[in-house]
Amino acid sequence: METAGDQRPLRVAVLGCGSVGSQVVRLLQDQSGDLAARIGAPLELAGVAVRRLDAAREVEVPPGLLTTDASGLVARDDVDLVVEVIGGIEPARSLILSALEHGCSVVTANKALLAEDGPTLFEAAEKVGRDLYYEAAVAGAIPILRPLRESLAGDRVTRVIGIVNGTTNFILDKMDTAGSGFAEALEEAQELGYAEADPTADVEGFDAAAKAAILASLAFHSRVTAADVHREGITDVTAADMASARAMGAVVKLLAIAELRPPNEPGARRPWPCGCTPR
Ligand SMILES: NC(=O)C1=CN([C@@H]2O[C@H](COP(=O)(O)OP(=O)(O)OC[C@H]3O[C@@H](n4cnc5c(N)ncnc54)[C@H](OP(=O)(O)O)[C@@H]3O)[C@@H](O)[C@H]2O)C=CC1
Ligand SMILES: N[C@@H](CC=O)C(=O)O
Repeated sequence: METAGDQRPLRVAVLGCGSVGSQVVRLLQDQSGDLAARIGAPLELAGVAVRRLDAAREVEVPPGLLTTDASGLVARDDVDLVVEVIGGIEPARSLILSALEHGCSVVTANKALLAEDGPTLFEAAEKVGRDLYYEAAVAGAIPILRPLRESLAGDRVTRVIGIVNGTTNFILDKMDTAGSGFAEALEEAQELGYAEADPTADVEGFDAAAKAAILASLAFHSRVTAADVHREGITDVTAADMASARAMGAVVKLLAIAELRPPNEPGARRPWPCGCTPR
């Protein structure tokens, strides 16, 4: 009987080895047997691109696999799958496009990029017949994007609402339940790896806005970018606001709210252009 070990390995390049990338590398190493059995072929780490070769890492990367040449890594012909966890717009976008052009499928957690320029990436993937997956971009551990895209494809979704940013949720909770100050709670969230490289993205609501744009695009088969989303952060929330909310039996939360409006109402979106549907 043929086993996963007999199959040609699937070679994975990981771009970025920070909070998320280090755990991707760890899972690829620690769970290689289980993953091979589930996928039907062994997953092999082909390389890990970083900015600084000498930085301390949460995972031990096998010698010779760390590189600062991300563009060279995605262009190699022994790479099948690229996992982009660098973040930000560039060089992430160019690297993803290059990976697709070189015949790789791509997995990315980059909500900022997807919310700014998702269609370019979806079109590129469509053109070369490769996969582009991004489940971790919104509500990391909760499967929400694929169910919206696939399970609910035949339904009319009119509203999506939720807490989508862990950093602000952590800060608000600490301020409310432990009386922590904003700065102290933010520092703790950064230490725990919840925050973005620039935590302004979290506390000023940019991250939640990007996630709202991705959710709205999928839920409403529309094309919503982060710039379309009304955004408010939590930097002006005070202990007095917390106390007022508590007195009313409420808590303060940063929410992402996306609502479908009737087509002629101001702010209503046009349908997604042909060939650009979010996948
Ligand atoms: N943190 C989280 O909980 C979550 C994050 N995300 C998303 O995942 C992505 C990664 O986030 P996170 O892991 O927190 O980010 P980090 O800042 O912790 O890690 C970024 C990594 O990218 C590397 N890097 C930066 N620039 C380059 C470059 N030009 N070439 C090669 N490597 C580069 C860095 O290298 P070096 O280490 O050498 O500096 C680092 O290893 C982002 O898109 C983020 O929004 C999604 C869900 C959850
Ligand atoms: N910075 C983000 C990380 C996950 O998307 C958050 O706090 O939710």
